[in-house]
Amino acid sequence: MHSRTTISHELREWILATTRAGHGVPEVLKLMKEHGYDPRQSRSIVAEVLKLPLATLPASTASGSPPGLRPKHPGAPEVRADGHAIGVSLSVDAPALRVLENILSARECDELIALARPRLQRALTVDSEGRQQVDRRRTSEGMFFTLDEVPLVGRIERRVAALLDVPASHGEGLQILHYLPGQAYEPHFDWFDPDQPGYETITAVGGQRIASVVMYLNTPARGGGTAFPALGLTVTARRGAAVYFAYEGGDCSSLHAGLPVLEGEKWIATKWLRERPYRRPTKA
Ligand SMILES: O=C(O)CCC(=O)C(=O)O
Ligand SMILES: [Fe+2]
Repeated sequence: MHSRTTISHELREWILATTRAGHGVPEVLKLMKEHGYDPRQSRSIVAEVLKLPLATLPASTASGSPPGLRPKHPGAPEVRADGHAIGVSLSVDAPALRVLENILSARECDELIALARPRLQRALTVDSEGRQQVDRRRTSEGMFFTLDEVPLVGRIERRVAALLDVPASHGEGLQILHYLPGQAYEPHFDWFDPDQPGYETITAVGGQRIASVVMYLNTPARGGGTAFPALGLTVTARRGAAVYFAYEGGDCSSLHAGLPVLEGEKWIATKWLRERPYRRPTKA
């Protein structure tokens, strides 16, 4: 339970009048900030007055540091990355999204699964204070590799870096997730909410996340696609393929979910990229 904010009659009327006059929600939030309102509280107030779900409102992108690096979106029909040919079979403009074919070979997929299997644990998420927590929205098991932990992981990191023109040092450790029938990952954003109290801690090293690459290590018999509800798009989980998408903090179009596996199992490797170097590579 969280307490409801009392909204004065004047403020309520001002928000309604301003939006009726054709000003967008971002502009209303900006004006409220200029008048000294706390951005987090403003979002809740505007959501309540306009009867909008809070998650659909843009998070304030105000941050102390200048924006960092942005990825280069792979172009169709094919990109060569570190000597490896990757097909681009579907492109979306907003958010920038690509379905990538053959980012991993069948053998690389099998090898990643074999390396990860003995190290699986119930997958965690980062809470609003920046702490790792068990999350009922995410019922899969997972593990992380450290940067360049084994030659295969290093090779994949170099491939993703070349593909998106973002140095491997901007990557978080490769995460492996394993879903069984019924397991899913409910709709969420991969960017960190600038209005959450833990934001500064989570982004102190590396800054904001800028893109995700979800690589499918097997083909579930049924279900397990990655859905983008704002686009009405579901990407089929197929071994060796991936979905890449890029975003800014607060970008609601990048909402996505791992749909429940209906039959068989699902294995993925996820690479999240940051706007600034996240870790120094452990090897030269
Ligand atoms: O399981 C999926 O398809 C999506 C995974 C995901 O959203 C993530 O790892 O952030
Ligand atoms: Fe995600």
